[in-house]
Amino acid sequence: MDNVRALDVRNVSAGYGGRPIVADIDFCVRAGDILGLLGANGSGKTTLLKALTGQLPLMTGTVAIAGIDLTGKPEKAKAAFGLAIEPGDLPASLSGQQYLELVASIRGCTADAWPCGDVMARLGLARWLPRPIAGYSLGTRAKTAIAAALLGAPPLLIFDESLNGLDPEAAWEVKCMIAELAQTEAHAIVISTHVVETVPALCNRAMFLAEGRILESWDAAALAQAAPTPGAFEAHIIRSLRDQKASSRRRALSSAAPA
Ligand SMILES: Nc1ncnc2c1ncn2[C@@H]1O[C@H](COP(=O)(O)OP(=O)(O)OP(=O)(O)O)[C@@H](O)[C@H]1O
Repeated sequence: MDNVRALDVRNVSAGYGGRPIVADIDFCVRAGDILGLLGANGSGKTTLLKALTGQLPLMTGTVAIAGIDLTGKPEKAKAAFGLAIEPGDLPASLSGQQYLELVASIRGCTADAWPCGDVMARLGLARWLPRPIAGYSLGTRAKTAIAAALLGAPPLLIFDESLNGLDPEAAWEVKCMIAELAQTEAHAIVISTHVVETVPALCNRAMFLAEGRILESWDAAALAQAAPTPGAFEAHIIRSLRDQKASSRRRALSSAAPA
């Protein structure tokens, strides 16, 4: 893929029961980008990722994946991304192998068509594959979801807090794989995380969501500037989270105050 927009998001709002949770979302990621998505609990990260992957209908705006409009051509657009589903959503009655084969059959590839070497060996998953997912630990489920997302080497990869529950070695491997994939310039990666320091260490772009809106975003240069020393970016994000909490508290108090 040339340096095309792997994900193009224009004026998106989405939510539940007719109530928008995320709004005015505008950004794009190109092949080679690793975008880190940050925000407090409930800020709308998962809702946004659901909207971008067609799991939630858009209330406004457009999403294009590898140039394919998600609303106009949903099946074709969905074939262009790999999403590591929540570990708890894996089909418990299938074995890991059966699940990978199912995903591979949907993607039209073999169950070992990974773009970054032998993912089973890298994640230490091989011995688990014949066993039912029901007996997997959280981390083993997370690894299975990541391995499935990579099948068929989609141009866009989306990881929603996928590093949660991974042991340090597996988390390191996944971060290495993400960096290798970005380096090929054939893939773009979006990763949401609460591990703030992962962002300057791994990503070349970042976005901070607050109350469903993009409060701050960084390109590579801004991210390097925001993280001049270890811990500096984390300190900045903690300050933003605290400011954000204080201003919502002030808004709540002023709307509760008698006129
Ligand atoms: N299915 C749903 N129906 C109604 N509201 C929902 C639903 N799922 C999430 N929400 C609400 O949307 C808001 C954003 O939730 P979301 O899960 O997107 O946040 P998040 O940033 O991913 O949070 P976390 O960091 O805790 O995973 C929250 O107020 C949440 O209660």
